[in-house]
Amino acid sequence: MDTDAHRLESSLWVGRKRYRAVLNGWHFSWTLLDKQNRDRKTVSVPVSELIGVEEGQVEFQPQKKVTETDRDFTVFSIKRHCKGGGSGVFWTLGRTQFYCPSRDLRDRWVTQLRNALKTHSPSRPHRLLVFINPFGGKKRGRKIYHSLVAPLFELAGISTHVVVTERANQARDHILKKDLTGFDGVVCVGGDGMFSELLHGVIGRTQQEAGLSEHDPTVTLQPCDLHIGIIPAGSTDCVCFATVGVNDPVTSTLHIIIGDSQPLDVCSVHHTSLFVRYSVSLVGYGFYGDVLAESERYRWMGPLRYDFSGCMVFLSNRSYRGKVYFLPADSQLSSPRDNTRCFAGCHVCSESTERLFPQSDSISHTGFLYSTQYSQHSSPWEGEWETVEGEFKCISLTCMSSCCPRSPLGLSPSAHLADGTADLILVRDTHPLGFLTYLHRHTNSQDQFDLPFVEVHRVKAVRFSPPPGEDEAEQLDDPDSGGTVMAEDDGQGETAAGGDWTGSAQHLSARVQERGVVGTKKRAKRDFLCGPCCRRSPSVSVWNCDGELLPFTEVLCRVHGQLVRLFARGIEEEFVTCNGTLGKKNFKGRYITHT
Ligand SMILES: Nc1ncnc2c1ncn2[C@@H]1O[C@H](COP(=O)(O)OP(=O)(O)OP(=O)(O)O)[C@@H](O)[C@H]1O
Repeated sequence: MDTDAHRLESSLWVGRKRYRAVLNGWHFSWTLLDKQNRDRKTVSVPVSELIGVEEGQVEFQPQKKVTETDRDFTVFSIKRHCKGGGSGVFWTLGRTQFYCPSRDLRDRWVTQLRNALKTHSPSRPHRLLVFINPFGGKKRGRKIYHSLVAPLFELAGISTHVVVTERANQARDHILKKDLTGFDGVVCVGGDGMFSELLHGVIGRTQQEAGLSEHDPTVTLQPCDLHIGIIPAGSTDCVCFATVGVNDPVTSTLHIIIGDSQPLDVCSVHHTSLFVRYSVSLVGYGFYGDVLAESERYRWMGPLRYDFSGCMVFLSNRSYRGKVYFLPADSQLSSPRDNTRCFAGCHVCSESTERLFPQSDSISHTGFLYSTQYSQHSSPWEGEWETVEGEFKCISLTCMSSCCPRSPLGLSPSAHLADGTADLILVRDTHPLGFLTYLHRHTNSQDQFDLPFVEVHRVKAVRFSPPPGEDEAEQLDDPDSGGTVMAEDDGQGETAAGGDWTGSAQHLSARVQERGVVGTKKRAKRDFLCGPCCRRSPSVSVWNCDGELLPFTEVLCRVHGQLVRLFARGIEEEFVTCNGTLGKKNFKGRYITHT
């Protein structure tokens, strides 16, 4: 036997087989020995992927059962599986029970392994604030949390404060107003709507504490220390899928337990001098806005409403005039057509961390690296704005690939999670078959940007203006518009792209609180489509911002690099399954395994 502060080595038994076990600080491994003491198969687990170490013989499933013994200890760790179809890497809880020749040795192993966990995995959360939406998705949030998630938190020694929400925006308001001392992160059990509540709460609170105005798009917002965890339990769980690779509550829980930290770019959407919303996945005008507006009429259909509305909107064959201004990102660093993918450990994103936060110890993964010396006053509008004018089927801005089970490569397959940019996709008016080809290519590996009516740009900011005379104010007077409540132009901020957008934020803030909600609901009711043959085509569409309708047509969007951090690590490109096979993502976004 060999021990020092970082290392422990001895013989151990798993069942009736003898192993040479070694803990060398970063890894715990055990190698099967044959009768001649020759090494056979080795299992190696990074200390960072250990979930817990317990004395005795401990069963976890179907429920926790402890048999106290002097010489046994049980190690729980992460195991990877690739389920049928190869659509993602699922994490489950692995369990190995070791037998030691003496109690003294057993105690040493338990102590050393627990010390190694503390030393080499310091960013694990100790206390979490959990919000459960009992009505999200199939209304299984509470059950998912209590049966799958809470027992794992308990095993890992994480304490929680659980809030089952009773109304929309309760989670956001709680984060904005209540004392959060002692919490290392906030977790939602729900869908993208719940995630959005946490996003707004965490960003809003951080800016309040830093004394920054969210309304001024020129202000560089303060990155948030508090991590966000997502336990997927909604009808749309796109953010979880695009940052973890699967929608699986156990996989997400294990990412939270080991304190994974994935920075995420966030887009702030403004209307004149007014902050409207944050988005991480889609700010879409035209087709995607119309589908959302239409789907509100069919809520009773459940998730099916999106498919139904998609067909209706497609058949209505709409396109919208407008002017798009955008600030291109540095094309030397990356491009939306460079065929790269943002996987766990992405070098484009980690180089961006150094560029975005030059004063920080950038490679630290503790997540607490930004708190100090972050300049709020560097100019966000460096570079030349470009303009595209025309008639568009859809305009989409996405900070991430926005991949999902139906579209394994996503809206923009080469987009990065944390490089401080977003991809702007402009689909010009075309015949319905052309547009159908564009939509269909999202579901296979064909390049959706390789079409003559599609262009894509990597950008730092975007501004959209509807044609003159087609703004919201006019719609108020238009009896055919369905009475959509829109904002009056207060005359501020309407300058050239990249001009002065600061102004009467406080005054407008109250207005958006009121109009944001009212406007959204009224717009949803608006007679947007009346079947494939419409009474009258509206001249403006509506913006879909991560599944919420915006009450304004004229918007300015700015990307804030790595503004928040999730308990995630990005999609794993390569992995070793629990039975030793190597899995790798192929060009179609599916996993294939080799022995
Ligand atoms: N107790 C509650 N009652 C009503 N609404 C709630 C409650 N808790 C949260 N919400 C709201 O419900 C919305 C949808 O929740 P969530 O995203 O969890 O489920 P979902 O099934 O994916 O929903 P959707 O597909 O409509 O986005 C969120 O925007 C959230 O603000």
